[in-house]
Amino acid sequence: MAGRERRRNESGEGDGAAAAAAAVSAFADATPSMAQYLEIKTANPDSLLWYRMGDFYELFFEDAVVASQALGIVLTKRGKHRGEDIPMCGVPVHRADEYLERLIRRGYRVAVCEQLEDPAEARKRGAKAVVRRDVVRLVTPGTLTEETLLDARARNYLTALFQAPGGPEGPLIGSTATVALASLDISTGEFEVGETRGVDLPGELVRLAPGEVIAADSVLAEADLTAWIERAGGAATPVPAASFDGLAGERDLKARLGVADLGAFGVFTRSEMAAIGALLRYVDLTQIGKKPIVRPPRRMGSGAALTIDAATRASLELVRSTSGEKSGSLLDAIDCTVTGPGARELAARLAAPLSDPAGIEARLDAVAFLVDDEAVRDALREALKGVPDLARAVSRLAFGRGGPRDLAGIAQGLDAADAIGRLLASKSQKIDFPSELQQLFARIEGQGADLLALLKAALVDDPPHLKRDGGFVRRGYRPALDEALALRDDSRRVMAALETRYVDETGVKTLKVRHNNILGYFIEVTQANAKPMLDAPLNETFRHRQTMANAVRFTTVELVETEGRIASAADRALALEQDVFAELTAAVAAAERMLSDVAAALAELDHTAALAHLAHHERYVRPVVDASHAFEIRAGRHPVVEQALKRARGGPFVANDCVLGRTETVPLPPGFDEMPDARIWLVTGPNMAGKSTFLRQNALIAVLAQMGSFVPAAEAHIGVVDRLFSRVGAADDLARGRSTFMVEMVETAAILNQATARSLVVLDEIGRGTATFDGLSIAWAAVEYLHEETQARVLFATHYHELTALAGRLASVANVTMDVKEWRDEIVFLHRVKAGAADRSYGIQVAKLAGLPPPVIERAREVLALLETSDRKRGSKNGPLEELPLFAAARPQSVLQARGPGPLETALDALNPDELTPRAALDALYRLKRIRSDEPG
Ligand SMILES: Nc1ncnc2c1ncn2[C@@H]1O[C@H](COP(=O)(O)OP(=O)(O)OP(=O)(O)O)[C@@H](O)[C@H]1O
Repeated sequence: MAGRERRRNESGEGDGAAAAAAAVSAFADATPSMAQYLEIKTANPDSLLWYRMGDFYELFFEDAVVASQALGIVLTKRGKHRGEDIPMCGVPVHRADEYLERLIRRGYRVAVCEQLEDPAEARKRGAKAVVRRDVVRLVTPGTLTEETLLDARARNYLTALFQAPGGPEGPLIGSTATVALASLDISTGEFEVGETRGVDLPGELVRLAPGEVIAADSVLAEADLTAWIERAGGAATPVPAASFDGLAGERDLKARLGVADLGAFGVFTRSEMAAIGALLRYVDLTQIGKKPIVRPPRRMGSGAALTIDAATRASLELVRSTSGEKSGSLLDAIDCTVTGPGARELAARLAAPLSDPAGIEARLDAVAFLVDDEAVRDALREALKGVPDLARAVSRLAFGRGGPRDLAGIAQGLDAADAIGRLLASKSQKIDFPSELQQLFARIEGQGADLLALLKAALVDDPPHLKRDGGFVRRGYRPALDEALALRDDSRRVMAALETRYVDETGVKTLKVRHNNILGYFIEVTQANAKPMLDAPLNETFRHRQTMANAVRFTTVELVETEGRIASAADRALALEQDVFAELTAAVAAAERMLSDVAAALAELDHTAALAHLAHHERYVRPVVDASHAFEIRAGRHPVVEQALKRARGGPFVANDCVLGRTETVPLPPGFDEMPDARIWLVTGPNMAGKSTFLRQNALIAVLAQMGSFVPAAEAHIGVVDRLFSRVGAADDLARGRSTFMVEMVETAAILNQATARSLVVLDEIGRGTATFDGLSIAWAAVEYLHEETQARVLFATHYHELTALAGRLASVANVTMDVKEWRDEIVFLHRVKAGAADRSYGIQVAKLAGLPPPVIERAREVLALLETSDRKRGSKNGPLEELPLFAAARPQSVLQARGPGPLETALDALNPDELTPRAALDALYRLKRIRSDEPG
């Protein structure tokens, strides 16, 4: 989340607290309503206080100044405090969500203060009594529930981060210290808990993408940590260290889940319990008494999933592209889900691919079944289309923020679940469903039939959003309500009859019975017709109420009585509707666990059917994922680039093989070239030839396979990957004070220290950010280390053609290159990977393609020719790297030589020290000094 503008402290320290303290001293001379405002503001120093006054939320003092700037609304004044104008701005209640969203996105917290009684109630206590008000909720980025404030297709986690005391000293990020993370999406009840190490924390944060992270002040003091939280898209909120209380966490969690023992949900460490404690406490604090739905927590963290660090996630553009958008990411390319919850499920699984082959196989079985059975797949997707977000509707109702439409949404969701259950039941006699699908069906089949019947009977077909005005209960559901409504409508008919009678009695044809909010019902005639009604005998019946410019208004005893009957019938009907709403909400609350489970199962079905749909339409195949060390992709494609080419109607995507480990049992499929089989492939080739695309597509195929998806290839066999690393020649990270080279080295170090023989490492032009020889030597040593020590599977793209010599020296290193064709001094990219090393870099041809001016291209050709000649002349006297200069890299000394000998060199060459007298030697020395001082620059 960009531009986080404030950090706030629940413990009440900082600017807010100081302002509030000043405000306290102001209580003494404040008016009663001002004193109420100041008291509430003092209790909420770090939030913008939205103070309900009638149809507006008003903001005062500094809050008004801040909000008016942030929202672009007018700043006005209202009254004075201590002789100074009070700044004020207001947000209309009916547009509250829209303004809330804008403030939350900019990193503010909002305390919503409501009127807790009717102003009429207050007046009973005396003319000057102030309406009772209090804060009913703190709105923070991690505790949102409203549809308008949430992205339907993304989770919104509140994450509590706890670092146990007594771990290693020093910064947390990058360390081996253990951190516990507890994450809850209060809009759905999704809950996950786990531990990770400081070194894996950035990757976990990016995976979780929390809306807000709470941690102790001392933990958030680490700038690197807050930077990572921000990069992951979250707001960092400090909370008191004391709220990380493991015992309280255990007690709270048991209470929320309604169990006496947590054993059924796994074993939680003390640190995890402490994180859970702080999390639940913060939810309490912000929701003020309202309890969220909490699903049984899932244990996540190191070991359960393929570990992908933050840099790799960014470099592979898994859920967001480099520009921060969803578009252009892998998620965008593969997301064919038809519901919001399905999309959230897909994003969560993509962010955390599995690492155990059995789990992956089970998921693949389910997808494969739906790939094969097009009829079931399409029927399933059709039934899911338009199913509302069950989980979020249940959660809103639990928080008392739901409306009739949420109830109807639950009915619609249960209806869809029932339809799907029946659809599959009709098939199940004939078909053996894979176990994962069977389990999903079992979770939805026949669930909630009673609740569904109740909701259908009670609700009208298209109920309104808000419960406030009624109109959502079906006629016939509650006889007492029907009676009240009949009475109300009947009285309206009586009112219409009254009007006709009064027209007859007065002879005024234009007489009307009207209604407004101030007068209620009244009789209206024009000025011209008013006279007889003001005189006897009509004035006996018609009592004057108001004279307007053109009209005169009257009332009658009968009118007042009828109005009373209408109002009380309407009030009674409304009260009865609210009762029905409360009953239905209670029925939903009683079925909460079942509904959450049905919602989760529907989301998983949507996700599975979407992957099958994708596989079918994009020609993906089922990968083999096992415990071997194989990595054999035949005719692999890049899922995102392929779609982009299709959209742009560009040429076809050229499929390529990648073999970093073959299993001898599988013969090479017919029609495929024999590619080198080596753990490390060094990929050379000109710029723009497709190296990066090739590297990334193989990493993406591994991610897709391990999340349980089919993959864009003709065949794929992957020995399960434990850690995935992908680095692209890094950009500067100036914001964090690191040069390109430093970033690269830190990241390379991370890979060399963490990769194992099960890992997949993709390195794209590492070492470019420094002097040629330094970079080359580091790249050389890194490849040797990966080969000898780590033994990971590696794709290494490089412009250091000297590195290709490693293929001859190390047993499991092979060279491949991107095929290009030269045609009339132009270069044609074939995008095909073939065995061997590049012989030329074609940089100048690529520069020409890019539109460099012709004189620059010409001059570059001359310089290149000189460089190449001089490099050949230099021979091989500089050790192993120089022995195999496949391509001359730009070296400063070569450039000097390329210019040809200058006057100084010529004069020096002409000297033969053995033939010089001391006097002649001294003269020669003076001459050389003179030539040197005549030289330009
Ligand atoms: N296999 C392919 N089939 C078709 N087009 C491709 C293929 N691979 C790459 N391309 C096209 O070529 C463009 C350049 O590819 P890529 O960025 O992978 O090249 P590169 O060799 O890594 O270049 P550089 O060294 O400059 O980063 C891509 O944007 C894509 O449009």
